[in-house]
Amino acid sequence: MRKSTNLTWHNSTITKHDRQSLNGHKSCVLWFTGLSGSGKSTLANAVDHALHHKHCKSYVLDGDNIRHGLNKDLSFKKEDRQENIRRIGEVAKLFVDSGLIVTTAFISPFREDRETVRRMFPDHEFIEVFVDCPIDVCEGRDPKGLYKKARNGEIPNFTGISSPYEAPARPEITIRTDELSISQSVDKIISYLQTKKIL
Ligand SMILES: Nc1ncnc2c1ncn2[C@@H]1O[C@H](COP(=O)(O)OS(=O)(=O)O)[C@@H](OP(=O)(O)O)[C@H]1O
Ligand SMILES: Nc1ncnc2c1ncn2[C@@H]1O[C@H](COP(=O)(O)OP(=O)(O)O)[C@@H](O)[C@H]1O
Repeated sequence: MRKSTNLTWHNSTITKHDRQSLNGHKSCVLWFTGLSGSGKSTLANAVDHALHHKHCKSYVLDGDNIRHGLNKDLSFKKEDRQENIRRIGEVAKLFVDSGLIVTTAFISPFREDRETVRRMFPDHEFIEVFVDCPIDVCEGRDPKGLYKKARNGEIPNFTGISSPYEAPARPEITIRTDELSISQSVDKIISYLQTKKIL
């Protein structure tokens, strides 16, 4: 819902295409989604690292970091997660417009919210990456001790325990992080970008 009126859109004289030409690659968002501990941040950063080494312009948007600043006013109730994802979608869109390959690491548990973000982008610029990992493996990893706290009732609305996670129906890429190593996963994602002629 837009609350402001009397607004006029100004087009930039330098287009997204101009910026992509300068960079020597196309821009897009790799939208990683999955349970806490599934490996979103690890893979988003590893892909960013691999792209940087290929002299590509890239940037990571990570859930924990964004919730320290831009989205510090949001909780984990459903409406706030929806607003969290909407804002990240808008930020990602700006970054893609600036010519970057953006990797985002948000649980983004609701299918409808991810589809809303997908609709913000032209075809092929939104690449959904399902970081698929059984919850018992995520819980076994528990890198931040959050599952333990959630099981003890110390964290309400914890995804996978007391709040739902809706797996993607048709993600562009699925990564089973309990089966592939981090480097195999990065290779799979970079190959996808090459096949789609983004790189
Ligand atoms: N209740 C609850 N449920 C899930 N996660 C929680 C919760 N409270 C705090 N955290 C921490 O916040 C990180 C998830 O933030 P996101 O912005 O990615 O969540 S969401 O997309 O809005 O659902 C998540 O990061 P990851 O573990 O990297 O996924 C947690 O560190
Ligand atoms: N194949 C793998 N892919 C990604 N992470 C893995 C893998 N195997 C083990 N891990 C570990 O699992 C943890 C995932 O944590 P993190 O990336 O923070 O997940 P998320 O961002 O989804 O919460 C890290 O400690 C990482 O080293």
